Amino acid sequence: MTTPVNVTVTGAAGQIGYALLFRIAAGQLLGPDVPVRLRLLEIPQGVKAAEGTAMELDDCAFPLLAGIDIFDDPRAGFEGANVGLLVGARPRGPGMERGDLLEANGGIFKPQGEAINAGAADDVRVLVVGNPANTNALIAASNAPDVPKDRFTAMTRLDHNRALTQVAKRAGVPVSEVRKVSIWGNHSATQYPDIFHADVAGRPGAELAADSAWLTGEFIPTVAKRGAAIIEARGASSAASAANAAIDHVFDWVNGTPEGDWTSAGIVSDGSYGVPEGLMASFPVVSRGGRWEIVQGLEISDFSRERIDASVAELIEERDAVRSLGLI
Ligand SMILES: NC(=O)C1=CN([C@@H]2O[C@H](COP(=O)(O)OP(=O)(O)OC[C@H]3O[C@@H](n4cnc5c(N)ncnc54)[C@H](O)[C@@H]3O)[C@@H](O)[C@H]2O)C=CC1
Ligand SMILES: O=C([O-])CC(=O)C(=O)O
Repeated sequence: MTTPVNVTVTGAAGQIGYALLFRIAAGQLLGPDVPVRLRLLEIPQGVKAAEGTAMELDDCAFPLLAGIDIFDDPRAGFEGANVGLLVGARPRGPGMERGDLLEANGGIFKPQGEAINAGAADDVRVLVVGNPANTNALIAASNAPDVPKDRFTAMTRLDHNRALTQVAKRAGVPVSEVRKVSIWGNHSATQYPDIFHADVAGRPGAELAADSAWLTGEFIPTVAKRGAAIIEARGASSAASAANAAIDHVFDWVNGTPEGDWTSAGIVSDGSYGVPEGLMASFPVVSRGGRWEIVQGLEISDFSRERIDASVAELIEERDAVRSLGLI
């Protein structure tokens, strides 16, 4: 058996954790031939529930699951981590905006970034799911100066997947026929889901986008406010769909995105498309050779520019807020 890959999951006892861990152990995160060792990180109050989840994982007898360890100390939890899924955070309740959560969550991601810096494996790849995901990822990356910045990412794959389905429904085609949708900016209500470059069963997404009442009145708000709509309906934030998106993100990062398509991820900006360098922003991306690359050369209309800029402005505000709190 090949050496197992160490996967650290924070917030392991939470609702996303419960939807995520079984899929990781089943081989869906890295591939059907890759053994994994789970390292569950919780706060002390969460450890008992994490132990319960670990018992259930044992009871599944997953052939690829090489072991489970549980920690309440980030330094120990990230020791040797090849993949870090930073899920643990305080979820948004009804009526709360993500901005309210900046300060509370900022304190979690600084020590976790430091712990990754101190002890993670050289090839560590980090996905931040916990909200506000982009800025939490920026905090973690900023506190891990010895780890290349491109190993830190924030999850906008759920937004991407939401956009794919909304387009498929509108066009009346299977979701598998929708390609090249893009999420720009922040994982928040300001995000810009862009279909102008999409391929919808062989037809240009711009044809659908030409119906501006649908585009601005339905599509964009449905995708951008889906998180709040799920909270409203379920009384709890998205969990299984978020876990699914985390699986998709890491799988593609490690194994590559399919030819002829791209996906979306929050990554550190290199200045492409006028997004300030160093900001953790969502872009259309492909994965090649285990690295994300921003899709270049897309024509950005005035309509798109305005929306990208608005979401980027929010990211700048969040960055400045955490900077003034001394978190980055
Ligand atoms: N980026 C995205 O697309 C999405 C992000 N989210 C976010 O994911 C996060 C987790 O959501 P849920 O699992 O539903 O929340 P939850 O409240 O069910 O679970 C969070 C878990 O994190 C643990 N935790 C808190 N602080 C921790 C720390 N410092 N270290 C380790 N564990 C810690 C808690 O004890 C709890 O078990 C929330 O911030 C939520 O807003 C949710 C859906 C989509
Ligand atoms: O809105 C939330 O707090 C949960 C979330 O990020 C989403 O479902 O997109």
